[in-house]
Amino acid sequence: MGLNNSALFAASGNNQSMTHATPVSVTWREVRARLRQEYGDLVYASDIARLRVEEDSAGRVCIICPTEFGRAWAEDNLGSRLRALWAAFDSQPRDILILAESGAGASHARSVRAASAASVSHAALRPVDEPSGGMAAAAQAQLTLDAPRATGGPSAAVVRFTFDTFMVGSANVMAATAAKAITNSGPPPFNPAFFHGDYGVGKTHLLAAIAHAVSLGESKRKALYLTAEEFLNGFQSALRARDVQPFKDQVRNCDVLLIDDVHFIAGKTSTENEFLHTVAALMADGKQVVLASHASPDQLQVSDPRLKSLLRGGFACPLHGPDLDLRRKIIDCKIAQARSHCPNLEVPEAVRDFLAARVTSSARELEGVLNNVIVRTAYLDRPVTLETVDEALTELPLKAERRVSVDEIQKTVAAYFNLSVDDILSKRRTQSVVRPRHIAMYLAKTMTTRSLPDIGKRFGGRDHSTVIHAVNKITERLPADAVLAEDVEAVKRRLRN
Ligand SMILES: Nc1ncnc2c1ncn2[C@@H]1O[C@H](COP(=O)(O)OP(=O)(O)OP(=O)(O)O)[C@@H](O)[C@H]1O
Repeated sequence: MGLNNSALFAASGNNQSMTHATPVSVTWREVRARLRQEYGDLVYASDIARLRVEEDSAGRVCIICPTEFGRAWAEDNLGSRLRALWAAFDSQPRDILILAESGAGASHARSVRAASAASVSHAALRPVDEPSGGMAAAAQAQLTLDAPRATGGPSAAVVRFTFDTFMVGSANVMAATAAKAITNSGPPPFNPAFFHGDYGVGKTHLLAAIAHAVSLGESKRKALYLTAEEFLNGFQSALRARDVQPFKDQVRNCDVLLIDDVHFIAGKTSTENEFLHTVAALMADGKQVVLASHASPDQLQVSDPRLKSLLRGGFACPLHGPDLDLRRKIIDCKIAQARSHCPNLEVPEAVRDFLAARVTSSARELEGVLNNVIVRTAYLDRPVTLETVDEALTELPLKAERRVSVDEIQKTVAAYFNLSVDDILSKRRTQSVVRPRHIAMYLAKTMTTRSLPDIGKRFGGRDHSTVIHAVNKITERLPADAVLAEDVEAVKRRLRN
């Protein structure tokens, strides 16, 4: 029935079975997230979310659409962008086929599916690369496929998302500290723990790190990581089979349940109800529940007031977009990781600084650019230079790359708070003006490459120490002040669109 979950996290010194190719499910997650950003939530929910990815025996990537109509739509509307993104995010070149589950192309889609179902039996013995690939895929196998029980010993786990590879800065220090506290074997320090933040800020990474650390801990607790989509699919298959008990048993048979992308469940009444009971039952048993979502518990559009209140009663912890310092740390970390498959990779300091200053929105975006640079250089024996980075940036248009000016920041902040730009620049010291002014200075520092004196000059000729004071004030308050965090995120969103 189920896979041995703890085996999925077990580490071993045996690296024989390490694979260096990026698992297709991992690349698909990145590509899908990017398509979502570019096409918007509506198109994503109606047309992209239902696409599945599989790898055929020849190593080709098969994007499988539910219908022939969907296939034609995807080929025409997504085809070239999807292939370009795939090439940018994957560590190796691959052919991409867009196929239909039914109608023309169905036989190929079915044979791909048969091949991948056959390979499920190895899931627990294969290296686990990361949750969205290994863990999530295995968890899905647990819930929806009749996967044989793992028979071998612990797998050689190649885990990319751990605390060691999670870089900490002011944007996420509270989240990282809370996540580590959860891994201690005592009673849950806060329940449920709810991590929220924008796309690509590290929520999945953190959940996976918790799952990994829990499973390696001496108390041998069992962690189960699921995306909300997997929870929903598992529950709906159980409903269709008219037997929900095995689903309940599987989901509740763990010490730490981690559910990612909880916003996916919000508003789906029967799944919300099952989710509520699952979380409540685990909490009543003293088990830890960890959730992640784009929206905070207050913003989450759940329809069941009991669920809302349960979520609000836990510990909500925001993760913010990385500032310059953190982006630089993440770049160094990703380069060190990339050396495991490109041992000769050298990235000059100037290039690292340039990337950190230029790619400002999220760690995912940074990683995407870096992968693109690596494909253009290391695999072709070319050195990494500012020119190759520029080439990569030209081909991978980043949303956040759109240069934001201090002037735009001032206008957007003023409009958001119903003030005028003159108010922001004025010497007025009332709270209703000081806070927006500080936010504007903070954003000018973190979203542009202007120096502190330059920013001060553009804010009504203020001294650079005033800007430092404002930036520090916002940075210090962000982790604990949810309203402030929401305001900052809302302004950033407006600036990016
Ligand atoms: N603090 C960090 N240190 C190192 N890597 C990070 C950090 N934050 C994010 N990343 C990397 O950025 C990428 C995206 O992170 P992740 O998938 O965890 O984001 P997310 O918040 O779950 O995004 P989404 O909401 O879109 O699913 C991953 O490769 C992750 O390792």
